[in-house]
Amino acid sequence: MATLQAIKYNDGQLEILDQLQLPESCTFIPICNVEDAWAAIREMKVRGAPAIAIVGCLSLAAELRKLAAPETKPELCRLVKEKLDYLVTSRPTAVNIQLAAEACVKLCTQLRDNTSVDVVEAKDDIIKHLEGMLANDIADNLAIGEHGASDVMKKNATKEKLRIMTHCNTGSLATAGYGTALGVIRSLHKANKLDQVYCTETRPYNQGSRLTAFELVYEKIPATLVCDSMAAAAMKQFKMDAVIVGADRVAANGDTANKIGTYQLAVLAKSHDVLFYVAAPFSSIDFQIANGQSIPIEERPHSEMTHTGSIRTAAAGVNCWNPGFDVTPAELITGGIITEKGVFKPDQLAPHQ
Ligand SMILES: CSC[C@@H](O)[C@@H](O)C(=O)COP(=O)(O)O
Repeated sequence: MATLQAIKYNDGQLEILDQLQLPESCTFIPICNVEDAWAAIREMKVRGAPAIAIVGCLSLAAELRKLAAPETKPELCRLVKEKLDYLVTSRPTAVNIQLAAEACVKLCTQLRDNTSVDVVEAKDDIIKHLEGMLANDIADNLAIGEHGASDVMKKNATKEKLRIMTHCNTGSLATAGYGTALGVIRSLHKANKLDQVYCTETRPYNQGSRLTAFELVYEKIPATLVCDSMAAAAMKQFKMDAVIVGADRVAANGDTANKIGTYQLAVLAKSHDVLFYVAAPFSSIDFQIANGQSIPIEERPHSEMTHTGSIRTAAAGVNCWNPGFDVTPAELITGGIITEKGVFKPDQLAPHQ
């Protein structure tokens, strides 16, 4: 499975593909510590909920490898927690980094309380745990791809080939590899069931035209780019079989925060009788939040709307509103939520956590 690779990690050396430079150039930059990771995440050199968590955690692993073990286990725990708390502040909406930090702090506490483990062994175990995220994410995405593709095929059993619409970027560049929603599309393509994927430009930051389109061309997956404002016309004209998107945070009831513009696609899918799916690992599901109203929505700089690169394209002086994400109500997720454990109706997630 050779897909694009956005995160390279070898023996404590972490490098990420600088996504701000795509599609013009493929440049890898080193991430040496959590400060580098925080800045790269905030500036969106790496983006996408799973990739944000993985780069954050690997930056801590890289830093811990270089560090002599503190004198005591409580000191080690304090240090790790402090660095994770800092990483979580990089971007507020994607929950994966928060859940990964909570799991790591839990492990630290267990190791601290285990009298048969000394501080050097505890440090090694924490590093091993953090480094394991890369392989785990790829395995989860392969499973999401398989579950999703077979569900979409089953629900469109009479169709020879399928037309799928997707939004933002959910592929290898947004994960450790293979992708979530784009992983499902990749699996449909492998099964020779994909007619065409329609990817939206994803204004204002253009993750669709810059990243998804780049990945689809790279992978030779048949694809057509549409502007966000063409979504309704495209659904009608091309008779879409499903819309499949990713998630930054799924609430316990299935309400899903994803890239701004996702909600309008769900509304359009409903009125065109098109199945609407969310594809996300369980590490994107926040069972502590009852519904989408409590999901924090990041506001991004206005320059992302008013400028294309360094060129101003909006009238100077105009007021702007630039939320990075919106929330799709669970009832609009008609196809289901595709996870590594299977495809579930939004209200059926909890028993599987
Ligand atoms: C598999 S990534 C899923 C989501 O994180 C993705 O759709 C998205 O909204 C990315 O937003 P971004 O602001 O580019 O980090």
